[in-house]
Amino acid sequence: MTGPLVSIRDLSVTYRRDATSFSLRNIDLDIAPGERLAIIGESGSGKSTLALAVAGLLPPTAAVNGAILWSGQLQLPRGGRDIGFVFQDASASLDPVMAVGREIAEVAHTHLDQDWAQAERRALELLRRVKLPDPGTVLHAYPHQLSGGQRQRVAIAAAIAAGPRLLIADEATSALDTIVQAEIVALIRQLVAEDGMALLFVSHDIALAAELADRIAVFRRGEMVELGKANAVIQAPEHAYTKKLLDAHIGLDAEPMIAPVGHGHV
Ligand SMILES: Nc1ncnc2c1ncn2[C@@H]1O[C@H](COP(=O)(O)OP(=O)(O)OP(=O)(O)O)[C@@H](O)[C@H]1O
Ligand code: NI
Repeated sequence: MTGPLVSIRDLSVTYRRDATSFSLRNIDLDIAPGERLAIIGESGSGKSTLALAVAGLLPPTAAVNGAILWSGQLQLPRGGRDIGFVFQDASASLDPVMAVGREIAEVAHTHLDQDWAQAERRALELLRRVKLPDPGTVLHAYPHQLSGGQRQRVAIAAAIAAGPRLLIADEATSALDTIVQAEIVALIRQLVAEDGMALLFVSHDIALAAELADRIAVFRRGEMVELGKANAVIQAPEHAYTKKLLDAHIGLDAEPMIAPVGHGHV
């Protein structure tokens, strides 16, 4: 392989120009082609800010310093084409008055220059790939007719419709119950492997991240405090904060009766 797919260099972000606190501070991070990288950290640590920055989706009012290089060039990736993005809430990314087949077909039509018949065939094939039952019917369904897990499968199909080289999933499974969450994680793993996509998986759940990722980056208050192979970070964390995240998680698994309240997203 040639160089990294994405190189993040000395990246700092604040949402208000007069702000003294940074949402991201001096981040250096590479994403290799085909790599699965998880970003973990508690609420407000800057995970989504990083994901949005990589996708070029930060609000224009944000002050961004440093560089994000795409395939070694300073040129911006084409949203939807080079990068697919899946958010926590599929209802926010899917148009409520558009049939889901059309929603997916539109991505192929726009970015792959396919005519509508081709794009619709691609949509059908993608609905199969994300393992929706009866894809021929789902093609004509509207988002509100689907379950949360099914909507998230549709959102994933739309995100990968143009064959991006990077898939970003920001808490893509956090709103789902545990069983559906595991199914979606397995699906994401399969899709990135089949298509050779790199994955940026944002989660506050360190165990889920470890299941899916080659490497884990731990964020705390806008800084990256640890970066390493998933196994190493889980088995021999270097930073006290990572140990704390692990302890909180292991404590929860081992002693469900005395699980601390407030664990997880607030
Ligand atoms: N649009 C925004 N305008 C102003 N401040 C923001 C905005 N988005 C995020 N922030 C602030 O930037 C910091 C990092 O937020 P970010 O959403 O990146 O954290 P996160 O790790 O994704 O948290 P969560 O797990 O809750 O999603 C927080 O202090 C947050 O309040
Ligand atoms: Ni977030």
